[in-house]
Amino acid sequence: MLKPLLWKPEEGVLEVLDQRLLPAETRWLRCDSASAVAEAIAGMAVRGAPAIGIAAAWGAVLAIRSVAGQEDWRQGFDRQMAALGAVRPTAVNLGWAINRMRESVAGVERAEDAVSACEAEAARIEAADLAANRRIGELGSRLLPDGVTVLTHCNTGALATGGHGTALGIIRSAWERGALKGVIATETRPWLQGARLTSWELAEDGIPVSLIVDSAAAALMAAGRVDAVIIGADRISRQGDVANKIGSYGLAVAARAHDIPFIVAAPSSTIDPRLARGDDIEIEHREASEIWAAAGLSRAPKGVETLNPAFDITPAGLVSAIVTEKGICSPAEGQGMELLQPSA
Ligand SMILES: CSC[C@H]1O[C@H](OP(=O)(O)O)[C@H](O)[C@@H]1O
Repeated sequence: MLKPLLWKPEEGVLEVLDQRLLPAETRWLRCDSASAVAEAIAGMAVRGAPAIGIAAAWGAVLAIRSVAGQEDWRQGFDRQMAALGAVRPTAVNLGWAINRMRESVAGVERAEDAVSACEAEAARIEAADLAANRRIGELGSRLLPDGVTVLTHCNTGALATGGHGTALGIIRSAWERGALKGVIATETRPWLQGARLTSWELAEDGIPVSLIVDSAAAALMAAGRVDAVIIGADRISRQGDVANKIGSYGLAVAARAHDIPFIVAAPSSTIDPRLARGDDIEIEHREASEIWAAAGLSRAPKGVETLNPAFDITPAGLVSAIVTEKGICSPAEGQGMELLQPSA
């Protein structure tokens, strides 16, 4: 199975499959420090909410290893965790993983015990994500009728997670069940996660996939070519508002206009129990150069401003279902909302 992160304990490095170069080139970065992991996340060598959390967890192991011989190891660890947790604001999984790693050493006195505790916690986080994805795939694929064509946005596959994927996990499980006719993948400008990553992942698995420009999605829905829209998530509020890759909200509006199910797939670690409403989610804005690269320019022409929000918010009323490893709820119908509450 494709895995974007490989922990090498004997070498003391986290190997990161550099997704900025896929599918043209397969290159692995060797991250030997928490700051190197932070740089890989900030630069999107590793991306995807769950994968970011898993990378941060192994980054925390590198951090604790780097300070284990110091008297003030806990302060050193905390400083590195603060820096690592600040690199991308929207995906909740980053902060969630950092908190889990901090908690794993909270009651530990000796530094060497803290190293063991961190390594065990990072391994648990990674294994739990893969198990969650498989359960999401199993639960979510049952929502789909036989012969379904699914439209998906961005990349939510093995490259964005601990393996199998979230929305792509449902797609893979539906394909394994013989229920899937094919997939329509949006290119997902400007970073092209769909064109470069999703189409490649699905083709590698022999799953029929057609790539479209983002702006073709609504027309294909109007033409009856789409039976369901399935996307991932970066942060979900208690009422079911969903932060996800820019363009998700437009897909939800078009899906509602054509009475097409709009399904969100995410592990429960993507739910932010502190968040009542999606409006309070910080949206990451990225460099203008990401947009202008398609025009062969490294910056905007004189007199032209650029807006490059990397995420948007889909209100709960447009979300037909949220599929997690713990179950399914329907924010649009107000059903199963206990799944999104802190006690879930
Ligand atoms: C498995 S959810 C992945 C989620 O993360 C992506 O964002 P990015 O590629 O910028 O990290 C996108 O929002 C996906 O839905």
